[in-house]
Amino acid sequence: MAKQYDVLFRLLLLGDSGVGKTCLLCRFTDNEFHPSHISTIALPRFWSWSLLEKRLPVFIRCISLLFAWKTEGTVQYIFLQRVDFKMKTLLIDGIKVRIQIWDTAGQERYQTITKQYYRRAQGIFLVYDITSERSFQHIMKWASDVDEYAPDKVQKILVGNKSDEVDKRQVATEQGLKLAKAYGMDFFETSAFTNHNITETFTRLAEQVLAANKKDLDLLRMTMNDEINLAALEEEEGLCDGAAGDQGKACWC
Ligand SMILES: Nc1nc2c(ncn2[C@@H]2O[C@H](COP(=O)(O)OP(=O)(O)OP(=O)(O)O)[C@@H](O)[C@H]2O)c(=O)[nH]1
Repeated sequence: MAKQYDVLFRLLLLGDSGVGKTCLLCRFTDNEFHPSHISTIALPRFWSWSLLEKRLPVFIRCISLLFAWKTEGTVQYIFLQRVDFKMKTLLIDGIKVRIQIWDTAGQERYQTITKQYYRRAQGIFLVYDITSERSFQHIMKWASDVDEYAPDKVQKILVGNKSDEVDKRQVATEQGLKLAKAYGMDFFETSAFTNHNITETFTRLAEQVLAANKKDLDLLRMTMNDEINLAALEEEEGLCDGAAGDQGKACWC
């Protein structure tokens, strides 16, 4: 049977609440756009919504009720916004690169939990909203957190989302370019709404991660063991590859 992929990389979406991280992810993997903003909730890294739901159905309901109460939301609110990660396979230089893209919660109150995800990331999207000067200012804070908690070799890319909102723009393209240059990052303005630059942005970061890990490629290449481990993980999390083998695994948008 042909191998489904050669290497697996973990990418992370970071940025303030509401900049469009979940929408970028859903657009890239499912070509969908969700107009309403339902904030992502973070769970500690060793948990997984799907695992909890499958293995501990009563427990997950209790947790959900607790979260609903804590966030002054409703039970439905909790059940709608669980996002863990989505997967997609790209072909780069003849190499099948499987990327596992983790969504994170932008809200301040989840930052302790979110930081638990940095350590295992090989690539990070630092996302701001071009209609929010504040979200742009906060990129410096996100970048310094990445420097502190992510591996030294982690690749970063700056993303100015909502480029379709021309009339509400607060951050000029030149400001984004300047900041990206200062941090030595590539820069893209995107729109999850119009699908502008989405594939380009995700592919670019995957290419950078691949280039940074070229030396270790043989180690990273999927071995028989990795195949078994991944299959076990996916089975554990109740995930199913689907016919194309390309779609999201543990994402409910
Ligand atoms: N016009 C426009 N709206 C967008 C775009 N991307 C996201 N939005 C809207 O922005 C809001 C927030 O999007 P989300 O993807 O939920 O934001 P998030 O960064 O995941 O937010 P948290 O989960 O709270 O961290 C939603 O109302 C989206 O519909 C875009 O490219 N253009």
